[in-house]
Amino acid sequence: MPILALVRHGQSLWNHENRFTGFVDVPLTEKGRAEARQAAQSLQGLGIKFDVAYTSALTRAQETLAIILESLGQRVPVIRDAALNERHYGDLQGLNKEDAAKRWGDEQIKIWRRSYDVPPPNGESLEMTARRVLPFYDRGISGDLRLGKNVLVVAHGNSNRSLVMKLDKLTGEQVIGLELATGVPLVYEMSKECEVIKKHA
Ligand SMILES: O=C(O)[C@H](O)COP(=O)(O)O
Repeated sequence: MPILALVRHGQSLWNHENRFTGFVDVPLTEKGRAEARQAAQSLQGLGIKFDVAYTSALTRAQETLAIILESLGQRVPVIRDAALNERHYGDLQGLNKEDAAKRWGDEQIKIWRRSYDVPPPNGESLEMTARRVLPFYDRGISGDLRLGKNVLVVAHGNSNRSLVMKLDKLTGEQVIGLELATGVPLVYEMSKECEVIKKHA
């Protein structure tokens, strides 16, 4: 059965500094690189041999993917596409998350960060993010799964949340509670019809 493994990139500099990042291209920290190696160990433990990998146009995801593949000793074709980028955080990009909560209030910040359909000012909601991520999944990733390929996707908190929402069939209410840790693989066993058979988390 084909495998789909989703990984959020390891800790980035702005994760470490607690700043909204979105489309800003920041590097991994040393901790983020260690998380990528740890992700590879978990994948190794499951004995998965990947056939293809997908990542975003942003360095933190590309570097995490490169570390994972190198640690696994696997060389596969890599497809990089901005469709898998982090959600654009609009005017929040660059701001410290605690400072933003002081300015707009915890409740408003939570709505911008976790609701399905409320975009931050000049940014993307999760729904808007899903409108670029899911067609990309349908065009490319699911085609590979249907061919029986094992697929590794290394992307971002919110691009991966939109994929998990689809795969786990979560509602807009349920997705509010979905948090994805950096560098922790979510592994799905899929059918060739692209239905989830089993999830290892
Ligand atoms: O872009 C960011 O700031 C993070 O990668 C994801 O942030 P969030 O957890 O606030 O959605």
